[in-house]
Amino acid sequence: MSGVQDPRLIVALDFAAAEPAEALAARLDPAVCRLKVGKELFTRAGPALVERLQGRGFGVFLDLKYHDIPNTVAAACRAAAELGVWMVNVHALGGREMLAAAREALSGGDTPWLIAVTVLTSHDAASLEEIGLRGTPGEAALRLAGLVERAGLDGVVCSPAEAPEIRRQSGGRLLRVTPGVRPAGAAADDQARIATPAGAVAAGADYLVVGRPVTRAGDPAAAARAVAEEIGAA
Ligand SMILES: O=C(O)c1cc(=O)[nH]c(=O)n1[C@@H]1O[C@H](COP(=O)(O)O)[C@@H](O)[C@H]1O
Repeated sequence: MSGVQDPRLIVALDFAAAEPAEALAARLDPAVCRLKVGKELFTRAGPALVERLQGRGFGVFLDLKYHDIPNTVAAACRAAAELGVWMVNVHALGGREMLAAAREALSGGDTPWLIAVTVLTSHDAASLEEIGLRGTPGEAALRLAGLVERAGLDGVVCSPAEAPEIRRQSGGRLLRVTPGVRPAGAAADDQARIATPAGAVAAGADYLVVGRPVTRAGDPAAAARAVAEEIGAA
């Protein structure tokens, strides 16, 4: 799955406006990475920015983590597909019926990859207990991955620590997309469950989401290349 046709690095464009996001995109190479547009940037810059990034040749992961009643999520998924994005996500905590509605909305034809967030990489055991989710983050992620698989989605967002068990449980059928990736020596920031790029690949990640280690680097293009090379060599 690696190589020019299918870059496995997804750079998270967590910016407050279109201009810095596009300035960064201009320095990056669509053969090296895809781009993730999340809540902050999409709320400020909207579909027009997504279209411009796609116009530069980038595959776009629209990371809006839809989590609502099934009808609303299905409609949002259809809107994302109309934008022509490469990948879109929902939140597995939305439950079986919501996941099934999202799947039905994105079935057949040239639809985006549909994946679901299991347990956010910022959670640890204490914060899960606080919200009343049973088990450790790993157990909860595995349970939710089972729900996602039964609903027929294409993959999950999970921490690298959970990727091997999810791969085993799904017999490799679910794509594993892992944030919480930090090159050796980089700050963890607010991520609680992290791995290096090579560590994430070794754990069975198919695609790696990397934000601040690239976007805040002095030379983002070089930082992206270094991560891509580490993925390729892993
Ligand atoms: O869905 C995501 O992409 C996501 C899920 C998750 O559990 N944890 C997580 O960090 N993310 C996203 O991955 C990116 C990580 O960014 P950095 O921590 O800067 O590398 C952010 O854009 C998050 O919104």
